[in-house]
Amino acid sequence: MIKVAVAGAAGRMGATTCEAVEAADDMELVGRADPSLGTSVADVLEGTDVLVDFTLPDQVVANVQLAAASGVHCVVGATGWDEDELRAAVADRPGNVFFAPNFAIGAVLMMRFAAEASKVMSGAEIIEYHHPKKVDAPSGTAKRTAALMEGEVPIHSVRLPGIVADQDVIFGEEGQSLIIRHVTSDLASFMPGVLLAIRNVAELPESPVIGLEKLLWPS
Ligand SMILES: NC(=O)C1=CN([C@@H]2O[C@H](COP(=O)(O)OP(=O)(O)OC[C@H]3O[C@@H](n4cnc5c(N)ncnc54)[C@H](OP(=O)(O)O)[C@@H]3O)[C@@H](O)[C@H]2O)C=CC1
Ligand SMILES: O=C(O)C1=N[C@H](C(=O)O)C[C@H](O)C1
Repeated sequence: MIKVAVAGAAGRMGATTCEAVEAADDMELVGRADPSLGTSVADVLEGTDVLVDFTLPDQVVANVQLAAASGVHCVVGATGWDEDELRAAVADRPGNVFFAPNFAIGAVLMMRFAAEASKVMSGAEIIEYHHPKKVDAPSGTAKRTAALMEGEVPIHSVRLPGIVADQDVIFGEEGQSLIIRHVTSDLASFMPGVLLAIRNVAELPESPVIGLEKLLWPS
């Protein structure tokens, strides 16, 4: 059994992750860290194999640094933090770190198709749409998509009620457009990817590893 603790356990993604871990036959939920539960990450590390972090941008690096230094592997889903800062914080630590800006298979495919299209189409822009409670902009998914594509790709962020998490990658050529759209309607879409990461984080070839595609299609 993989012993899993969740940071941000009372939040939208953290609570959904707790349910998914409890329903998995090969996992045991051993800790929930969240200010509203009166528990911190430090409180849940003992006896934990994997910490899943769905907290907030300004909390991630400290949480992961503490866990990885204690030999606890980390699956990070929270976005909006500085990658160089995180790399420095977890270098040579006994715990591995895996981060995916988006755990939904459709989003991973959207990024892959956009990267491919950017090799042959000249202009592209990204529009990402999220719920108004999202604190970071642009989204982690949009930043990752742009990083995987060729050329400079402007990103536009929309925050409106009624939206979960959508993204359009729009390519323009003379007389034609190509729109690659991913639509999220339920947080359940992220859970197969989160569970895959929990099952694989202890065996990563290096740390940190970024992107669910590295687990789906290892090279
Ligand atoms: N990678 C992916 O596939 C996805 C990533 N995300 C990302 O996940 C993150 C969380 O999103 P969401 O669930 O909507 O946000 P929420 O605001 O609903 O949840 C965040 C939770 O973390 C808690 N928290 C804050 N600081 C700490 C800490 N130091 N230790 C433990 N818990 C803490 C918050 O408590 P309090 O409110 O009291 O501060 C809150 O309960 C965001 O960065 C979002 O972008 C979201 C969806 C998918
Ligand atoms: O905050 C969210 O909701 C989401 N955050 C991630 C991101 O920043 O890309 C993943 C998904 O878009 C949902």
